[in-house]
Amino acid sequence: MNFINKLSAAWTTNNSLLCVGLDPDLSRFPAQLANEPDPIYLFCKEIIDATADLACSFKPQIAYFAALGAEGQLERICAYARQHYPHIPLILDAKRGDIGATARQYAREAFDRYGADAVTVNPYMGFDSVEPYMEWTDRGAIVLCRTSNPGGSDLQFLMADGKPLYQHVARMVADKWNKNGQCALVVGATFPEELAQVRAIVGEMPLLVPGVGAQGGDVEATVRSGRTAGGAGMMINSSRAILYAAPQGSEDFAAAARRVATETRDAINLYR
Ligand SMILES: O=c1ccn([C@@H]2O[C@H](COP(=O)(O)O)[C@@H](O)[C@H]2O)c(=O)[nH]1
Repeated sequence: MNFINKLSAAWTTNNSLLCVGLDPDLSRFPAQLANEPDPIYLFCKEIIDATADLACSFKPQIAYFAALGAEGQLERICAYARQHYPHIPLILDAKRGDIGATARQYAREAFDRYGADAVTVNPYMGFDSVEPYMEWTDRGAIVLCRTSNPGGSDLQFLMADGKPLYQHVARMVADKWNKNGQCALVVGATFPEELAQVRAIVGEMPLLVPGVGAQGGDVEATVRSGRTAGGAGMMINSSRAILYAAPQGSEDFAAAARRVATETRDAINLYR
């Protein structure tokens, strides 16, 4: 099953548009993991087990693993998710962007090494920097469009031919790059008006929408702006608000994560 079909099935099976982000930060880990040899793996495994029936996707952020030389634990957590929850799409958040030859290696890293269903990519270097990901015909390329951070406006809001740059990205991906229906876009929940603009441009294309939870994006505005006619079309990501829902040092981190993931999933569903 390809990425888009898998995502559609997960929306339905779990009745969820929630993407659970895996951003493991050792300084916020519960005390009982302190002496474990592979704390990152164990932490993420517990979170995955606690939220798998509530999520339409999991999104490990590679920086949190690579910064600690913990790519081996990322490999294992991806293998665990694929083995135990093969119906939940796995998105590697790596925001890659480079010339084609190098992009081909990044694609191997995402899809072969980690077995991801989709990877986030940067459009700044143009189509030939994204095309190598499309050679993996059953996988997805999720292109940065209107990111959730305030500084995203520095470039993404620059006007070109009367329209902000992010709208050109949305139009270009929808009309030209998405030849085999493998593309999705990143649009921040912190900018609901722009989210609505992107939805109007791209039709049914899936959107990865970070920015609810720790970044303060409004769930109602996000869902109303980004949903498709069928009440789906989005992976609304929350990472820190779910991962660190428990008070620091608490042993109940997985239960607390499940509680917040449930609340977030249900809040999203109110407005679909
Ligand atoms: O525009 C973007 C693109 C990616 N992200 C990533 O999503 C999560 C958000 O984490 P929270 O803890 O829910 O804020 C994180 O991995 C970012 O790298 C984003 O925030 N905005």
